[in-house]
Amino acid sequence: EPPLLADSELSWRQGYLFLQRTFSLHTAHLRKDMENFFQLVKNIVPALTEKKHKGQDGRIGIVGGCQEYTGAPYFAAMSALKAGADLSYVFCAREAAPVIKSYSPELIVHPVLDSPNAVQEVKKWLPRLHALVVGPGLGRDDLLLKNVKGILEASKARDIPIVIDADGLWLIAQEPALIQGYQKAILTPNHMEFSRLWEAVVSSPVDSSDDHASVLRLSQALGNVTVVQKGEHDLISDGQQVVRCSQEGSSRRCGGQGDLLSGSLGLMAHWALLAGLEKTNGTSPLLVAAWGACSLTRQCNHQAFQKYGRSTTTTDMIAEIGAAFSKLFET
Ligand SMILES: NC(=O)C1=CN([C@@H]2O[C@H](COP(=O)(O)OP(=O)(O)OC[C@H]3O[C@@H](n4cnc5c(N)ncnc54)[C@H](O)[C@@H]3O)[C@@H](O)[C@H]2O)[C@@H](O)CC1
Ligand SMILES: Nc1ncnc2c1ncn2[C@@H]1O[C@H](COP(=O)(O)OP(=O)(O)OP(=O)(O)O)[C@@H](O)[C@H]1O
Ligand SMILES: [Mg+2]
Repeated sequence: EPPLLADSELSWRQGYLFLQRTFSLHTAHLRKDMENFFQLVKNIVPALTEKKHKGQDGRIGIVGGCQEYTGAPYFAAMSALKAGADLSYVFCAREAAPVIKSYSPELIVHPVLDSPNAVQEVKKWLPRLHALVVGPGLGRDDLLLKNVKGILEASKARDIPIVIDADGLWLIAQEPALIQGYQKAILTPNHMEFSRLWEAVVSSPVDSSDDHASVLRLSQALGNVTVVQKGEHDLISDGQQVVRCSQEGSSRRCGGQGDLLSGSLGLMAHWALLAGLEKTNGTSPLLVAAWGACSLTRQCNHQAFQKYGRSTTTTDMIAEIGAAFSKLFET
């Protein structure tokens, strides 16, 4: 039947053209997104001038570091400094402090996290801190987690931006109310941490075929806190929109890359909130900060991998922060 054949051929062609157009519109849209976000991150980066005093470009606190884990808080604190913070503090368990101090003379280390008056001790420093990163190398000891709960409450009362990562996310999965609805919170779960949070706050099973919808839903379920779902592509949502960071990284997955992300994000969250909606053209400042830190981490991974291939470690990536930052964000 010739007419029928012609019809089906026509609809096949139309379908093909439609798909082709949609696909290229979609990639054009993504490309535009990328360009926009590069510009927005550039807008929030503070200018280097001769008029500033020490501390003005960022004083960042890391809450983490215990007997088992000393690398993670070091990576996070160092990444904040290398991305441009003026001062980086670590609040850790007593035993971890000498170890972290001996990695670097550049960090200020407070061995307070397992002391009976831990919350009081950290509270004294909160007025000086611009942002807090809670969780890298924290471990899951009950006493430490109880103290961190108190630190979270005190930081929220002061309206301090808080990045929650690693074992900080373990705590949030036990008690989501701790962060529920706090508008200056950013959560940075890896694959496993995302599933734990999902199980804690969403009753239905996770739809693995639609990552965009999942990250949006998790953010909404937590009262629109910003969520960064790390993976092959990083997906970031504030409960209203989802943006994707696909900056080229590498196939090297050594431990500690997430710490580079959370440390630099603490700093960028401060910068973005300080710059405000005017500089981000109305886009949520925390979304811009998260996109910036994800791109930076992935670019560091890319550059280090070019040099060291399979032997790339997080220390190599941290050494690339300066060059990666300039390449991506310096005008
Ligand atoms: N040098 C250090 O001190 C380091 C310490 N770290 C600390 O180690 C503690 C535990 O962190 P973890 O990240 O291991 O947390 P989890 O205990 O939640 O474990 C995550 C596990 O999931 C697995 N995984 C990751 N992606 C996956 C995927 N797509 N599919 C299936 N499995 C996947 C990983 O192999 C990992 O063992 C934290 O305190 C963290 O900060 C890490 O940051 C790494 C570096
Ligand atoms: N498959 C992947 N391809 C490219 N980049 C990835 C991939 N998976 C993760 N990343 C990047 O690596 C960084 C850290 O993510 P990852 O999932 O390794 O975190 P993590 O497990 O918390 O790390 P850590 O060992 O520090 O705890 C993120 O910036 C993410 O973009
Ligand atoms: Mg991690």
